Amino acid sequence: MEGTAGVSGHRHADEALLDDAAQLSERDPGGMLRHTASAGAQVRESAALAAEANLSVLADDGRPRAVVIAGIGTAGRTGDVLATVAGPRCPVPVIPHRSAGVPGWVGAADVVIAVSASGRSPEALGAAEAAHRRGARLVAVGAPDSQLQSVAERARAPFIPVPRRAPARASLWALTVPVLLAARTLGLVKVNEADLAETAARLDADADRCRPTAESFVNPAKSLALGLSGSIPIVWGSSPLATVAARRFGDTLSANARYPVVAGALGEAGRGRVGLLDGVFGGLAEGQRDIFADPGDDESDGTRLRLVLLRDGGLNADDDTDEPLAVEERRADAVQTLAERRGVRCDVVTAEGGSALERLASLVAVPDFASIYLALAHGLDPMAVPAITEMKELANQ
Ligand SMILES: O=P(O)(O)OC[C@H]1O[C@](O)(CO)[C@@H](O)[C@@H]1O
Repeated sequence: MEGTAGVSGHRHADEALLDDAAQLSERDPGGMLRHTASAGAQVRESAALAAEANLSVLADDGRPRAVVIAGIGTAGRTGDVLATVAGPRCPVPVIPHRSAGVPGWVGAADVVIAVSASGRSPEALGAAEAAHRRGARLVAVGAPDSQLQSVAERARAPFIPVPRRAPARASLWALTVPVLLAARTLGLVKVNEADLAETAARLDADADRCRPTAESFVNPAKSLALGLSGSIPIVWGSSPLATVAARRFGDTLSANARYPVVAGALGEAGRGRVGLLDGVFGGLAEGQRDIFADPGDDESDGTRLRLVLLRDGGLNADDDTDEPLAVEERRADAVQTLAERRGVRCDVVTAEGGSALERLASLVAVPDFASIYLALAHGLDPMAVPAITEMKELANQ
């Protein structure tokens, strides 16, 4: 269907299409599935490129007062990843910053990590320039031969090139690893070579499970996408780490599949947003559902919520600075019970792996693929997002 503003696609998901590998590839001309499957390779390549950059100069002035990670969109998400991997015992504040420039207090005692896949977002460029002006230590991460690289060179700051092969949102791992390795040089995170290798292997294995030729009944991403089709997804993370993955799923569901989504921390949601489960798209809709209706019949088959719960079950059982694991687990059990009592369907993704980074990867990989399958099932090109381009043109950015 051709909609307004030249947007095309169809309102109801074509479920059969997901098991037609030829159609999937035809409808994904930019290769978003292929780029997403390169996540493990991105980890390995970025680790090698970071090793070639002269990051050790960062450590010359000792531990910084604070670290600011400046960037927007996916580049901005890398700051959230660093904050969660560094964890609550990180000796200095780790502050993701998403608007142009840097916070007013940033000065010579601080480190700014400017991140931009294209190497030209005004937010990252503004931050890199401001950091240089104020004498803060700077590291830049982004496309080679870009404006960001020029600013880094002018500031004599380390620059880690991230080859530009895909849109920023399909380059999360390529952008994240240099940020983590810069922070490791500063003594802020413990990410070792084995963690990186295991994370890359986990991403490879999940890409294999989610490959286009694996049919819906064995493919966790296709079944997640089918479960979400036609619903309003609510994505809650059981821990700070799982919340980063939940927000990431919010990003990809919106940009790739163009679904509205509520995403955030279950702890906070439990004190407010959990009320959604009682509302017109939750318990009220479920209570009035006509079980004999044709699933495609709009009148009786109104839009409903679908809960996606990302459960961490992390390693912090003995860590008294974190919220106790048992509290997070009880809360996750509770929201599943709440959803069940109201007839709201719930998908659960549970983290696996040893390190925080690997656990995060295990919560990001399947949802990343699901967002693309959902787009394809609606006949949407997951790569080209006309609204983003139009927004940039209209706002002259
Ligand atoms: O990483 P970049 O190139 O700075 O882009 C920032 C964000 O802007 C977008 O390109 C949209 O304009 C996103 O895809 C991206 O995450």
